[in-house]
Amino acid sequence: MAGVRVRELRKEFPGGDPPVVAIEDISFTVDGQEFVSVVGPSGCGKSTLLNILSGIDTATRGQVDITQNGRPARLGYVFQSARLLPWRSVLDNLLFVQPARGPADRERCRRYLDMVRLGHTAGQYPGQLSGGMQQRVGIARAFSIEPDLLLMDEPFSHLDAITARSLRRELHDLWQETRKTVLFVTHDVSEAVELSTRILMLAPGGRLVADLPVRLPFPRDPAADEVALARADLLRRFESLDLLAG
Ligand SMILES: Nc1ncnc2c1ncn2[C@@H]1O[C@H](COP(=O)(O)OP(=O)(O)OP(=O)(O)O)[C@@H](O)[C@H]1O
Repeated sequence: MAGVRVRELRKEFPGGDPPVVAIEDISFTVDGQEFVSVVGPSGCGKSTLLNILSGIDTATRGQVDITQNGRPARLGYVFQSARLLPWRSVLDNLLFVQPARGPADRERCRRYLDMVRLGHTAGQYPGQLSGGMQQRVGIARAFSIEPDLLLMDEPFSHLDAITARSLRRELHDLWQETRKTVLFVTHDVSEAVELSTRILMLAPGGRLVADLPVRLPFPRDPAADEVALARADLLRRFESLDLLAG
């Protein structure tokens, strides 16, 4: 379980006059086995926030600490597309990201492929798999390094609704089983309500405008009344942000 501490984080992109403020002085803390979704309208800084947390980008100012029992945490990352190496087999794509590649690593990679129901594709190449299957390989790859914190940036946004739904269930099961800390960026309010223990809402200009616990039992049926109510409440807030965006 990782601890994430973000203090007065700010990100400006220079070049414009004035510069674009992508993240405006936001602070939050995530502890333990939380599944935290970051939602907000397009351009409100969700990906920028994740890029700073993952170290892909640097902040203009502020502080980020991601630790695991006092040491730097190990991070896993899932992108909008799987970004697999096409010349390596499915199993080799997982093995490739392991610090060591011994028999125990091979065994663990196979186990995570099985968990996303793709054990039978171990020897195939990414080009032989559908987009949804490739994304499942990407998710298995991220879990296979057994990260303390998993950063996910709209991992299902390029998939059809049916595939996305079944992958959400798989992700939820994996999270319940492994109890990793997850930070999950999405613009899909239903997805956030279905998966999260907590929702951070960003507004245009990169402001953190709400930090909402979701206290509904799992599994959450999207059609259940209480889930629909939570979704409607979030959607109302979300729409008011869209209006602010003009
Ligand atoms: N490299 C960059 N240079 C200049 N501006 C940038 C850069 N990257 C992002 N921005 C700007 O920062 C703001 C936040 O962008 P970001 O991609 O983080 O938003 P987002 O919430 O992830 O959007 P979406 O949901 O559409 O993916 C936007 O105004 C964007 O134009």
